[in-house]
Amino acid sequence: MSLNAVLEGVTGRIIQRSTPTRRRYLDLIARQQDRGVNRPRLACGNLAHAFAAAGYDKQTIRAGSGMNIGIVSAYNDMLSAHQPYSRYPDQMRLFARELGATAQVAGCVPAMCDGVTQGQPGMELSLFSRDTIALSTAVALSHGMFEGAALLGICDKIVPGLLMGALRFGHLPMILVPAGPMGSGLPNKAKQEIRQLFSEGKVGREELLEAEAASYHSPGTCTFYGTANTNQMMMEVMGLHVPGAAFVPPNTKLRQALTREAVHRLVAMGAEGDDYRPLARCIDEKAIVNAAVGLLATGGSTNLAIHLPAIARAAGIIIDWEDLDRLSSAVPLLTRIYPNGTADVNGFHAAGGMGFVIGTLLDEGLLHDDILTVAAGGLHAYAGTPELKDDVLTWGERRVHSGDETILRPATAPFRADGGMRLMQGNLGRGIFKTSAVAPERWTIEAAAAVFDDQEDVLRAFRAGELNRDVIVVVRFQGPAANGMPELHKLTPSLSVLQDRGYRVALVTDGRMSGASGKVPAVIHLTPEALPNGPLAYVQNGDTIRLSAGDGSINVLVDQAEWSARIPATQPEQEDGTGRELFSFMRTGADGAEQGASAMLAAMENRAS
Ligand SMILES: O=C(O)[C@H](O)[C@@H](O)[C@H](O)[C@H](O)COP(=O)(O)O
Ligand code: SF4
Repeated sequence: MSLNAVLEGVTGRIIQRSTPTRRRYLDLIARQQDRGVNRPRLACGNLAHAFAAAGYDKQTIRAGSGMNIGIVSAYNDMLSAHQPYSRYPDQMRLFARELGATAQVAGCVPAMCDGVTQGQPGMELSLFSRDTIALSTAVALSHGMFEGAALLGICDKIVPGLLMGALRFGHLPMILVPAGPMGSGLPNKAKQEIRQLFSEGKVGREELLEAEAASYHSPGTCTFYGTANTNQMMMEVMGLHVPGAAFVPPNTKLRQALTREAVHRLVAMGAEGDDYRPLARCIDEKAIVNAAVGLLATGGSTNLAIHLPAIARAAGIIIDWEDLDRLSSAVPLLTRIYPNGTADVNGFHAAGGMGFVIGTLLDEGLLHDDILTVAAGGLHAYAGTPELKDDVLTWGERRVHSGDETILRPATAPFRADGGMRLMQGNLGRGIFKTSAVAPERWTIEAAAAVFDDQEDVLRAFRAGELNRDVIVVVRFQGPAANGMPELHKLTPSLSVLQDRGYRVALVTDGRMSGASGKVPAVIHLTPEALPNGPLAYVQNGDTIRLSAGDGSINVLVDQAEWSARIPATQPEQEDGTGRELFSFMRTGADGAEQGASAMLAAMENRAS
């Protein structure tokens, strides 16, 4: 099947737009390869410090006889998805030795759990923790001791941050090593229903805590299709995992075999061998487009509408929300995984998972099949599903049929002909609407605005019964510059209650929502943000707002003369504490959500221009 024309057009548009920055990036990577810091160029003192504690591997590292793998790990044992990483370095050292290579933990990076910080002050550090992870990844790899890198990370900001830092060392081969989802617990929909009852005061805290603990109950990634699992999907369609590694459960023989294969593939991709696969060539414009297609085809997290532009920029590639919107018109919606349905990623994996998604998209010319993947067999290898046969890792024949068409469908008979995300534009700016998580009859709403500067004030108004009407809840001063662009997912239960009471409800904000947010129409990431004088700063209580994902419009219906005479609202005094004050420089320097909301990248490019 030939490549889909829309895909071809958008890819061409990105390549053309990115030519100067991609050229600059590839020149830097070539210089790094030719004369960047590496083991042979290190002085004796540098080397001795690096292998002093290497024990069994000391002589091998000293001799420089095989690849020394730098492990960059986001392990911590509070974050359920990363808890399984605790023993990975020891295992990976053994797997590396099987091929005469070595592995050292080059550095660890922080990993915030957005579930723990959801609705808490810490959420104001969440987006900027991504750039902190990128900086920490660069610190780890800056030692020049490594000929390849294994990146251990899964959750929301961690995979984007690892890639943004690792891409600056794009002359090295790299691989993402996942750990897999926890087993299915209390279904996400049941958990959400108990949250709604709690928000109405109909159940108590103990009952709610019991439900939450039954939903999040053991090591592994949470099983809703949020940002973490969207990251895993993305690593598959970009060919940066061992094929099918995304959703195999942790602490299983198959999982260990996949980790072993990751180490062996990394060694095979080294510059010394005959199959050199540097990260800079694996992540090119086509791989970025594949990631966008995967995001739209699976109804992935809206957070990737911010992270994917940032990852692309770190590779010298410029994408925008128009690219996503154009692709959305051609990419069908193939999956129904919570919040876009009731199934979880375990049910999705059992129904055929990423292998089936990649296979059907390839069949319809909806993925670039000529990207450089970490698997030897190219992207077609990702249409298979890994299994152990007599303890040997194999990839069975690709599945031609979905194992459950309520969860997963072929591109020839999708749930929807268009993708799960829509660009919204109008006199309130540009934002994102996740269509896959909202019933189509709720895609268009016109109602009076109730304007808030803080999500807690929304909850107070809800509890006081002040929102029992058709209402568009505007929550502003939630952008990167204002307070670090937190997720406002804590509003979901209350807004869902209003919707279930029969009101027409929507959320409009310059902030973010969780990948787990759904059901209630929301236009998020509005750019330019309210601070200091974006359009949201001029909206007043009672203004009529009309938004429609049908035609991608969002407008406040106020007489132009009156609008022009208004002065912008000012941001309320911000609280310090919980470390928020440390990130002031990132708030000051961050650019817009559509560019990736990164002070780090903005400063890097300003210096380069
Ligand atoms: O984007 C995401 O996927 C979310 O940030 C997710 O990682 C976050 O942890 C949610 O808050 C979890 O969902 P609940 O808050 O509903 O448990
Ligand atoms: S998926 Fe979200 S809630 Fe679950 S461990 Fe990762 S960051 Fe935490």
